[in-house]
Amino acid sequence: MKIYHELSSLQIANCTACGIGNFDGIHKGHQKLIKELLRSSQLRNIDSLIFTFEPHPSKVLSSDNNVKFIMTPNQKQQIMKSYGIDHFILAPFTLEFSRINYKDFIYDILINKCNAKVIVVGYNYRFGYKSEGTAHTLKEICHKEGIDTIIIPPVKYKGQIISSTFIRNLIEKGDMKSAAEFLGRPFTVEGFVQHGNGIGKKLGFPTANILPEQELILPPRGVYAVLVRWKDNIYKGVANLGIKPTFNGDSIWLETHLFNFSKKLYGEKLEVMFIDNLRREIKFNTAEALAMQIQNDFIRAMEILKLI
Ligand SMILES: Cc1cc2nc3c(=O)[nH]c(=O)nc-3n(C[C@H](O)[C@H](O)[C@H](O)COP(=O)(O)O)c2cc1C
Ligand SMILES: Nc1ncnc2c1ncn2[C@@H]1O[C@H](COP(=O)(O)OP(=O)(O)OP(=O)(O)O)[C@@H](O)[C@H]1O
Repeated sequence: MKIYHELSSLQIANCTACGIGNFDGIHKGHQKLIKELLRSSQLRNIDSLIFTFEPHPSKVLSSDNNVKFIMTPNQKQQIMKSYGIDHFILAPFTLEFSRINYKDFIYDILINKCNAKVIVVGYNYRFGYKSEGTAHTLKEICHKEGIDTIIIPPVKYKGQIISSTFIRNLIEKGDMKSAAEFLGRPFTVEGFVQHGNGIGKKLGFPTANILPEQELILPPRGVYAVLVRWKDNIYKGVANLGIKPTFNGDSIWLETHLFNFSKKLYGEKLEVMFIDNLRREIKFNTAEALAMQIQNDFIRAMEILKLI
């Protein structure tokens, strides 16, 4: 997969089928769009291209400068690569870019620079200055230019239209089971294992500690049954996402205990997948009381993960 971070020198030689959007979370609605994009590019023997924006437009356009996302740009890139996308464009999104008229976006960027012969968007896609471009106007212009437009009808799950916004709310509420159902994969935090204070090891439950990236949306502080990917293997475990109030911590760590595992993980990259929530984080009066509760957490997490 070729990755592009700027548009000024962009000129794709091969004809392409282009999918456009933010794709935060690459949920089941996005997956349907990507499937259609790949199908159509294979059918016509042209390249597949995903056109997205970096940073996410809401970071530039929203007055809230604390916007959070379901996945990091790195996670998004890895998943697009695994789907076999040929070109992945991360257009630098600035205020100036946001003022591009929707017609200029179609002609200058999609047709001229991306060499689009097919454009795939969702039913509700809006683009260009003041979101004046719609899936319908895109189809009209493309028709005149001999370019095919595929508009994906709303993908629903349990009667609900799937969207990144809806899934962000599920994660914020700690409903990790539903989040995984809407995403089509568990919500995942990745990072490199750092040294903790060594208290866990003393209490009999060593943990691999990760500092989640600032821009990631996080579920409430609490204990979760998790699966952990390390070097292409999957392990079962239980994780605490929180500040460790029992020990007067302040920053938010994701601390995972892997079952039946004794290797050193310092410096290693882990992907922690949230399967289900067990309880909220509590301030215990003693370390022993915490250790007793953690034994119960282990048993409950093992029960949940037994079914997986
Ligand atoms: C399953 C599990 C549940 C936890 N629950 C809590 C909790 O409710 N309250 C708390 O203060 N810390 C909780 N922790 C965090 C522990 O306090 C922390 O892992 C321990 O202090 C070790 O930290 P260290 O790795 O920095 O030594 C939990 C950890 C695990 C693995
Ligand atoms: N449920 C869905 N069904 C069909 N198409 C969808 C669905 N959700 C998103 N899309 C399409 O996928 C592309 C990328 O979507 P985008 O990430 O911009 O929107 P979103 O998932 O609705 O996010 P948000 O909730 O942040 O607006 C767009 O073309 C969009 O129309």
